[in-house]
Amino acid sequence: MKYLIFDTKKEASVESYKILKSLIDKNSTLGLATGSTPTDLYAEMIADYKAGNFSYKNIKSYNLDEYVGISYDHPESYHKFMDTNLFDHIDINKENTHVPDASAADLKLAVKTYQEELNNTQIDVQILGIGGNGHIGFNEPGTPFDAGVHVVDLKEETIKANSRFFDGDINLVPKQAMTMGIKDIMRAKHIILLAFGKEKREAIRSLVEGEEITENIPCTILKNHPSVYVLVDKEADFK
Ligand SMILES: N[C@@H]1[C@@H](O)[C@H](O)[C@@H](COP(=O)(O)O)O[C@@H]1O
Repeated sequence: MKYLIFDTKKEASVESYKILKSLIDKNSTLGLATGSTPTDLYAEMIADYKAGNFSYKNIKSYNLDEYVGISYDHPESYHKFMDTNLFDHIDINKENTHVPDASAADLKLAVKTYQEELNNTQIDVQILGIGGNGHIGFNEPGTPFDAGVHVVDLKEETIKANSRFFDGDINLVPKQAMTMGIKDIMRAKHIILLAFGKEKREAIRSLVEGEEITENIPCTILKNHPSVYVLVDKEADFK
């Protein structure tokens, strides 16, 4: 695991884009994340595309997760997030982008379909943020490491943490989500995990410094992955 510390989110994001670019080519498959963490990385991707240095024409993408129970037009849905923060600004073919279909009438079928799609692909680089409780994607503490795509009841602390996107009102935060499983994340060839702010410090400590690999802190499984880059700002650094 490579652990890199930067003064700011911006500097870490610039470096994360350099790493990403060194790991992919124009035909790669990306695993993408949402939340406040990857926004500056996406801004770097957009800027480099606009400068004519990279094309997404043949790139495929698979997103980690999506809320259950809000429409894809909702500004905080992960479908909308991806359009607003990345897809609408690059030349990716929307048909090559995949975000879990968590509003499907038949959610069971949607889970099965996404699992099949993931099983039939190889993600080259998976971008990850991290929850304060160590969740990756929406794999909350206690999720079995061998879980695949599933629907999850969000933990109280996650609903609280994510209420910042819903006018600070926990009643507006969806209570469930559909997420890739830990097993799916671990299949990626390379992983770039970003973490900013002191709320992430303990999770980063468990990942980088702690010895224990435990389902109670989902991110600790990444210790077993052969190619992980962890980039943090100084607030998320535990030293
Ligand atoms: N499901 C997402 C995760 O994929 C994300 O990594 C994490 C951190 O969010 P943020 O980047 O906004 O701090 O929590 C959310 O609940």
